[in-house]
Amino acid sequence: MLRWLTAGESHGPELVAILEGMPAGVPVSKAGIQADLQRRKLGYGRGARMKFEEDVLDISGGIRFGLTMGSPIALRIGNTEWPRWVDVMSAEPVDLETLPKGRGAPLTRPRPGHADLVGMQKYGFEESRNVLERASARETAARVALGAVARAFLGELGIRLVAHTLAIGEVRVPDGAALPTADDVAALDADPLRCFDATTSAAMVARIDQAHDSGDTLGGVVEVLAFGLPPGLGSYVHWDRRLDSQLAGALMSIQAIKGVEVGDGFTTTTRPGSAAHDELVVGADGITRLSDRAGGIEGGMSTGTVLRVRAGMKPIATVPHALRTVDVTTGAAAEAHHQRSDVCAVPAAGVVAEAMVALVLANAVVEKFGGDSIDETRRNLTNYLAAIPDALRTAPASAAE
Ligand SMILES: Cc1cc2nc3c(=O)[nH]c(=O)nc-3n(C[C@H](O)[C@H](O)[C@H](O)COP(=O)(O)O)c2cc1C
Ligand SMILES: C=C(O[C@@H]1CC(C(=O)O)=C[C@@H](OP(=O)(O)O)[C@H]1O)C(=O)O
Repeated sequence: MLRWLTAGESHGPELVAILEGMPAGVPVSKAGIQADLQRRKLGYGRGARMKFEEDVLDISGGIRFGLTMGSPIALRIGNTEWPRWVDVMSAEPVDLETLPKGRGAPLTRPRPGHADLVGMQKYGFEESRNVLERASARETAARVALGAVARAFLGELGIRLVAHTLAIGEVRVPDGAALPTADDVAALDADPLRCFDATTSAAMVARIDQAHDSGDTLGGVVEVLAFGLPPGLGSYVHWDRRLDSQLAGALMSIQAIKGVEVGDGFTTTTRPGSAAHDELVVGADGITRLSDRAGGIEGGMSTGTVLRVRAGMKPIATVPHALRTVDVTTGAAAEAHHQRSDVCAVPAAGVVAEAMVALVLANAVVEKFGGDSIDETRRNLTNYLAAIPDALRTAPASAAE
């Protein structure tokens, strides 16, 4: 089993991430993790902080000479904002009177849609600084760093992932548009919205400009595709072993994700059964599915075809055109606190979603194939595939996959 934990606050000194259970011998480079951290900062519509904050990565354990050692992998990502927050986020007690007026002021006007109000109620805080520091999606940098390690592991087994943007607000990639493959990651990263359809991408940029000008924010939908999976990851035998339930939980755990679809998801619910499933036929190379409506999962298990999952993100809660709230010190009606924020963070959420899917898939691979070294995992995978009887064998996925 893979286990992972993150710690650290948005304006604290650093984020910390630990990944336990990764087999030995997986090539992992600092540059590779750093590149994924850089991808998470991309995307039209993000706020000023993405421009001036660097993700300063340190590897504290688990990797030697570019290879995992089988021991827990410990990563640290420094917040370059830290020098400005040393006093406000001090671990030692400070005299509150001495804090700077802006950054150090109590946050007593909770933002609707953020964790502020319920976090204060739940943890007994009188203002929301302690809440937003950890609720903040700054934490997703730690997840992306862990996801980079998971992706390196999966890559060694021929499993590759890509995420892309399907919708920003009501601007959506048309049905039937070409899907990216894992070879298109660089092209997607070069697009301002990480959208594979150039015309839709341009319309998305215009929509974000419009939202920015009117002091508003936007959400959207991202899709993650995974290629090269073997059949049989996950299981139908118990609710928490279903791959779809693990993917849904992982994607839903990303800040602001409010819906997850597997394959055609909710669209499937509108179809009759005769047009909802992927029929099986026998070809020269084995059994083939005639369509891919299920998104590569049946009965909580990977089918061996392309995995396709979507995550829907709500609009950013820190709306410049401030929303109505209550000042919890006075009880008076007020405008929600707003300093700076993203207008739209959907492309970044796609990179985070890719990392979460990679972690879930890596865990499922470790669970099914085990192995203390990547060579052992690979051997076990190869033997498993070779042992599937010819009558049950599915045709290999096409070259593009
Ligand atoms: C990559 C990313 C960036 C985000 N940036 C912001 C932001 O700048 N301002 C904001 O209010 N919320 C932002 N969010 C969303 C909040 O973190 C999220 O709404 C909040 O933690 C409450 O959680 P919930 O929306 O899941 O209920 C971002 C989310 C992600 C995934
Ligand atoms: C820092 C990141 O995202 C932050 C996520 C976030 C939120 O409320 O989730 C709010 C903003 O932080 P701040 O209020 O300090 O500008 C974003 O910049 C990041 O992604 O690295």
